[in-house]
Amino acid sequence: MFHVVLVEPEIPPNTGNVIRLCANAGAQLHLIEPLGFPLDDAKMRRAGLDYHEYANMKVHKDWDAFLEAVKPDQSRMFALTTHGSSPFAEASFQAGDVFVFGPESRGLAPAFRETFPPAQRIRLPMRPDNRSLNLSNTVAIVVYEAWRQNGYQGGA
Ligand SMILES: C[S@@+](CC[C@H](N)C(=O)[O-])C[C@H]1O[C@@H](n2cnc3c(N)ncnc32)[C@H](O)[C@@H]1O
Repeated sequence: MFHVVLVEPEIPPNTGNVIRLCANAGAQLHLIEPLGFPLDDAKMRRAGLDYHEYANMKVHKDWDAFLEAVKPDQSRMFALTTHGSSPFAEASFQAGDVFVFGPESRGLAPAFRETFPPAQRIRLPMRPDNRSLNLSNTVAIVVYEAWRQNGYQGGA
């Protein structure tokens, strides 16, 4: 099972999309507080999520609480960032990998993303002069590529 980590997400429909994506693919979703919205926000409800789709979601009060709860293998943690130096096309993923995504307005903070070795800072290709992809689109691309590489076995 892959882990999807949204650091301080700000926009309810994006998180709603990611909740549904992770439920469909069988990935474990982690939200790192502070969140930019209450989880029972009407905009979340409008995303039409069913109760069971929340089952794979955990909320952590901060990054350290996430590390303490999950105890991830640091060598299998990947920061998704427009400042990444590792091309997505060359990435090879395996079960248990952790994918970390930044807040919509500002991305992952420089000091935080630099705690990841360069080979674990991944950038998705974009045409020149474009700033970034949508957060939930980025999560979908990464989760389905990781799942594809692993033969769609079990859950993503
Ligand atoms: C809307 S973007 C953040 C924009 C922010 N100005 C930046 O440059 O990081 C939200 C998150 O989506 C992911 N993301 C968006 N485009 C990406 C790309 N081309 N490569 C890797 N991650 C991307 C990153 O995790 C990013 O923190």
